[in-house]
This record gives sequence, structure tokens and C-alpha cells, in this order.
Amino acid sequence: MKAYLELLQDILTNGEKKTDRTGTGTISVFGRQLRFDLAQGFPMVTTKKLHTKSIFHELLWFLSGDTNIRYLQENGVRIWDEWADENGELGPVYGSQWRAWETVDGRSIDQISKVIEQIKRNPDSRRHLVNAWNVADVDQMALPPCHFTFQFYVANNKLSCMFTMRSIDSFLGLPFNIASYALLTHMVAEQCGLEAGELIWSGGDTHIYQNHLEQVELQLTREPFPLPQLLIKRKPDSIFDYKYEDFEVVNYQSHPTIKAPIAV
Ligand SMILES: Nc1nc(=O)c2c([nH]1)NC[C@@H]1CN(c3ccc(C(=O)N[C@@H](CCC(=O)O)C(=O)O)cc3)CN21
Ligand SMILES: O=c1ccn([C@H]2C[C@H](O)[C@@H](COP(=O)(O)O)O2)c(=O)[nH]1
Repeated sequence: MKAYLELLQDILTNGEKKTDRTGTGTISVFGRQLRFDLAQGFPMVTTKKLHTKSIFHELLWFLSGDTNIRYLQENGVRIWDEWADENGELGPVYGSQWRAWETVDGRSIDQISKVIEQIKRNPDSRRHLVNAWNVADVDQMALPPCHFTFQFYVANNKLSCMFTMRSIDSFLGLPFNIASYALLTHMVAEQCGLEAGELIWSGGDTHIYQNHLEQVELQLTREPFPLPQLLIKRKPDSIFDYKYEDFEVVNYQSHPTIKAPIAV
């Protein structure tokens, strides 16, 4: 995860001070890319301890099409609490757009099933895309999608994924997002009979919140450990049948947690 630490240093060195919606203030750069070869290990930050449980449950929750935080809370995951209404609803966020994009003529499109079918049937297609930025729905969402699109690519029997984010909380959000899309790529690869290739992150407004600066400085004093590996213990019939217990991250050696306030 040297590339991630270099990104943090890049923001510290080149970032411009900006105000932001949450009133916290950031330093920010615009337009960056990171690449991870998934054969080299599972890309989890090792210079602080990451809560894998939150990351894995959140992805399973997206894939189930759910947009209510009940499932997360039942599994001890609190990362979406601040954005939900009194009924736990977030509006038509990721899960809804991924699994049930509503069309003007009243149909519902399951983008995840579709993209997996396409990868199997026509791996060389250049249209393996999933989109969460539904222009008609954005105003009803508790938070407009930050990771708003992703694309798959097949070559040499390997599946690569590029995901794009418009806005990046580089200290708290990005480590979660990288691990989450790495997991998704491994799952889709397994379902399609492919190996996991590269994971590419593309970022727009890539920022560090002003109240994360000390935490970032501390993290940059730490030496990364070798990457852990992801173990998927079985191959279910479909991408929607994975359970939390099917995954294990082995050999995750990390420095201690670094606490930081989340900007709401
Ligand atoms: N400002 C902000 N940053 C984000 O990364 C973010 C949002 N808002 N809003 C929506 C989701 C929620 N996400 C979150 C929310 C909280 C943590 C967080 O507090 N992480 C802690 C540990 C939390 C846990 O117990 O899992 C961390 O130390 O990584 C991470 C991602 C990512 N997104
Ligand atoms: O998966 C996520 C979700 C959110 N974020 C961050 C990026 C920003 O810091 C905030 C969103 O605020 P906006 O004003 O809507 O840009 O949440 C993230 O990094 N990863």
C-alpha cells in the first residue's frame, strides 16, 4: 500500500485549502489514480488497523439491493448511521441503483446480474459498466454516490476493475473503498471463472479533512507490512449468495487503529 501513502503525501504537499459542504475544511488535489495488482495480495492499508467487518458487510448489503441501514446495524456496522432518516432509510443509494435502476417506462434493471452475464458471454466487450449516478434520483439520496461508476476488463483470463470516485475522504473513506472494490473484483472473477487482475482507483476531488491532518502525519511515520491475502471459502451459485462467513482475510498484520472524526 505504498501507493496509498504516497497519495496522502501528495495531498499534503500539493493540496489546496478548500471549504466543503460539511464545514470541516479540507486540503485537496484533483484527478489522481492508484493501481493494485490483486495477485500481489489483498489491498488493505496496514499502517492502521482496518475494520474488515464493516467493509465486507457493507458490500454484501450493496449487492443485496438494500438501502436501509437495519442489516448493517444488526451486524454491528455503524458507518452509515449519520446519514439515515428515522426509519433507517438512505433513499435510492448504491444498492438500489446497482440492482434495481428504474427506467422511465417502468422497468427495473439489475446492473450487477447484467454485467456478470456480459462478462461471461462477451468478455472482450468494452461496455462492462455499472453506474450509480442516476441523475433523476440524486436529489432523493441521503448522499449522492461518491464511487459512482465501475468498469470491468478481461484479458489473459484475468478480470480487472476500475472504479471512479468524484469525492474522496482519503483518510477514512478511501481505505474502505479500495478494500471493498478489491473484494467485489475477487467475487465477480470467481463467478466468471477468471483470476483477479488489477484494481484501479480513479479520483476527482481527493482530499484530507483538516481534522485528519495529525492522523495522516502519524500514519506516514509507519512502515507498511506485507499485504494480507483474501480467502474465499466456497463458490456459491450466484454473486448474491455469498455470506460474510465465506470470506477470510489471512495474514493481516497492521499497526494499531488511528481514530478520526467523520465529517457529516
Ligand atoms: N466524510 C465521509 N467520509 C466517508 O468516507 C463516508 C461518508 N462521509 N459518508 C458515507 C460513507 C460512510 N463511510 C464511512 C463512514 C465511517 C468510517 C469510519 O468511521 N471508519 C473508522 C472505523 C469505523 C468502523 O468501526 O468500522 C476507521 O477508523 O476506519 C468509514 C467510512 C464512507 N463514507
Ligand atoms: O464511499 C465513500 C463515501 C463518501 N466518501 C466521502 C467523500 C466526501 O468526503 C464525503 C461526501 O461529501 P460530498 O460533499 O458529497 O462530496 O464522503 C468517501 O470517501 N467514500
